[in-house]
Amino acid sequence: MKCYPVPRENLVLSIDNLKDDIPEEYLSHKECYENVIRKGSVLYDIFSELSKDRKHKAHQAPSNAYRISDGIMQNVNPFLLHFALFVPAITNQATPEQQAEFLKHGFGIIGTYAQTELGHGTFLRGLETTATLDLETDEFVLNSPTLTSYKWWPGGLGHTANHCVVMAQLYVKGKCHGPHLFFVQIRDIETHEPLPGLKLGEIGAKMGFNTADNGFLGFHNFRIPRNNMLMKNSQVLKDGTYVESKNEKLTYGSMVFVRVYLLSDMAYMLARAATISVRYSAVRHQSHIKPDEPEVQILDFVIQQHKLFISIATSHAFKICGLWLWQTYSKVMEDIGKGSMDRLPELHALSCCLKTTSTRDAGWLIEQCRLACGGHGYLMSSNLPSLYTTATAAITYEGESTVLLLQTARYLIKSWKRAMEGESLPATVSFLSEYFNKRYNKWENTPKGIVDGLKLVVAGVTKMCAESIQKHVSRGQQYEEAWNSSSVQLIKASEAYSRALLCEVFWFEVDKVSSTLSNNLAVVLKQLAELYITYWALEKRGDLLVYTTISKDDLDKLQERYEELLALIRPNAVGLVDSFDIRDEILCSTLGAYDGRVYERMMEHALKSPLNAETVNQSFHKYMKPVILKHKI
Ligand SMILES: CCCCCCCC/C=C\CCCC(=O)SCCNC(=O)CCNC(=O)[C@H](O)C(C)(C)COP(=O)(O)OP(=O)(O)OC[C@H]1O[C@@H](n2cnc3c(N)ncnc32)[C@H](O)[C@@H]1OP(=O)(O)O
Ligand SMILES: Cc1cc2nc3c(=O)[nH]c(=O)nc-3n(C[C@H](O)[C@H](O)[C@H](O)COP(=O)(O)OP(=O)(O)OC[C@H]3O[C@@H](n4cnc5c(N)ncnc54)[C@H](O)[C@@H]3O)c2cc1C
Repeated sequence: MKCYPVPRENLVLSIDNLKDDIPEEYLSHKECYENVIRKGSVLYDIFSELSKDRKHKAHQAPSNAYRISDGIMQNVNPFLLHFALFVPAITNQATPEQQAEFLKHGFGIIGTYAQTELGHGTFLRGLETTATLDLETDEFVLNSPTLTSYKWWPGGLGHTANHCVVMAQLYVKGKCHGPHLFFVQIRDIETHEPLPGLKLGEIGAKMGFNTADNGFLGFHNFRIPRNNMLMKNSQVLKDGTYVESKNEKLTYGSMVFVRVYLLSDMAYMLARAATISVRYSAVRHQSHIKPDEPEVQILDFVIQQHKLFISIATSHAFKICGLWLWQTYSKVMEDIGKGSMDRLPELHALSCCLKTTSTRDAGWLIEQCRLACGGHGYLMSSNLPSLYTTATAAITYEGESTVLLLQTARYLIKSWKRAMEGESLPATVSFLSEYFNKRYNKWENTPKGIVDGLKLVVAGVTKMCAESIQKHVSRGQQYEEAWNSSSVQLIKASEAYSRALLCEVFWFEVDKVSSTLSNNLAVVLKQLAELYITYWALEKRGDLLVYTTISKDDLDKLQERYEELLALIRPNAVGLVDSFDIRDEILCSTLGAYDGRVYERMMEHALKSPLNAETVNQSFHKYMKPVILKHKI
């Protein structure tokens, strides 16, 4: 599979004016933005040069190219949405002719993806922005009829982008055809002034992502050519004829692309957090294990290994599953290109639950890495706080986690019903048929046995959900009400499904390639995969006891094996995070630098605080001194 060539790190890292004299945390909100635009423009220029010989190709395989900029800028790049959604939306949803037209300026325009509104983010069919066809002028008229219809959140929308892809309700001859995508210029290319009929701005400070330039946009009778509706899947002809899409959900395709991508993205975020916390844990000496011996590396505490090694394993799990999901995505896109939509529901279900689990896990695991570094993990200079706020945003954006898990649950329930009717199911849910036909094995304390057990949990919980819905319906609730009444269990079914998928794909992909690896590498990768699977078997022991034939004795043996794996991985822990090969300039962490000079780097960084420019701050004389002298006895 062709991966997008990562811009040569050395080239990017050799550029002097990408380095900051003053750490970003000491800049104002406005200075932060201006500084990140300065650096982002340099990178945008490099990226454009690197891509000059390449046409905008739809959907490049997950790479961490843009995360290089993330690291160098130590925050989110306001140009990110141009690459993450604006260009993919056009290449995924516009005709070839439209792509040539809209992207004719290449990197001469900066775009974003404007879908979410102040009043709606999840329920897309409730979006209020309208695009009404004017037959006489062959134009669409865009309007924001209410305050809640203002676009709100799109990255780069506030002050960076001059174009966007807008999701709006399509109206033709008085009839609403639902959400569709439109290519819209929003600022003058030369002056960057907002075009007449638009209200533009940024939405203010956030928990993180403070350089992403998330903005708002309101339309007032704003006109665009009819041809600016992205018309690959559905069309509006000059005479006002509306041609339906083969599947109206194809309009949501750009979101599926990013959800698929996020699995690999979270692998990289976790790799950074694991690198920082494991290296720091090898440098930090604190407390004794044997009273009569020197203070130990905190990495020698087994509980520290328990906190951190799961992050190393999870990063590999997400990387491997991310490539598997990308291959599935590419195959489904190829099928759609040939007119077959059969696997779209499966892709939607997989991308929803795996995006949710990977972003949630990245969040709590990065937090766990931070906490494992004690007070120094709380310093901005460790870079763990920024990694946390950047990663956890993904739990919400591109589809809020609860909502996406309920989408996967829809697919599980439908698959369960098909299993009951004896229909054959796709491989990713065929275990439901085996469970329904009582074709499953006795518990085995092996990675494959655990995977089979986790699948039994999915089947058992899915069956329980179907029965719960049926129970509520039989008591008089409508199906939708019964669905809502059963939603706690439905979320559990999707979470279990996602975990079983991650364990299965991780184990079998590693097992599949291990014969091609050197023995040492195969051994270590298998240890990581077994650690991951055993960790989650122990975490989900309650469900396994309910839905499988696992015994207390089996669990005791699993606990023992888990602790053996921690000990086996310990000698390779630093080597494993070094193999993520994340350079100091991208890691941006006083705790995680390759040379281990933690304390010297912490002090160097502290002295950069503007407060340390003088020994006595002016506020002493201005405010403190009068009060102290007044109350001095
Ligand atoms: C280079 C890459 C970089 C990666 C990193 C990028 C970082 C960038 C930083 C920030 C970017 C953030 C961008 C955004 O946040 S963009 C906005 C994201 N918003 C959302 O995700 C909205 C979530 N809501 C939805 O997707 C939908 O509203 C919905 C929840 C799915 C419900 O849709 P709808 O109400 O229309 O549909 P139903 O629930 O009634 O379901 C009807 C059937 O349709 C099927 N369906 C739904 N969606 C899809 C889909 N996407 N694909 C295929 N099929 C779909 C659904 O399963 C139902 O089928 P069924 O058979 O069950 O009837
Ligand atoms: C950092 C960041 C960057 C973003 N970038 C972009 C961007 O570039 N472009 C863009 O268009 N958008 C962007 N977004 C917006 C993002 O996509 C939305 O925030 C997200 O889709 C959730 O919508 P919402 O915020 O309106 O929450 P709502 O949809 O109002 O949901 C709020 C809560 O209600 C509950 N809920 C909602 N619906 C259901 C349901 N059906 N069942 C059960 N519970 C439910 C959930 O608990 C949910 O968390 C960004 C958001 C963030 C945080």
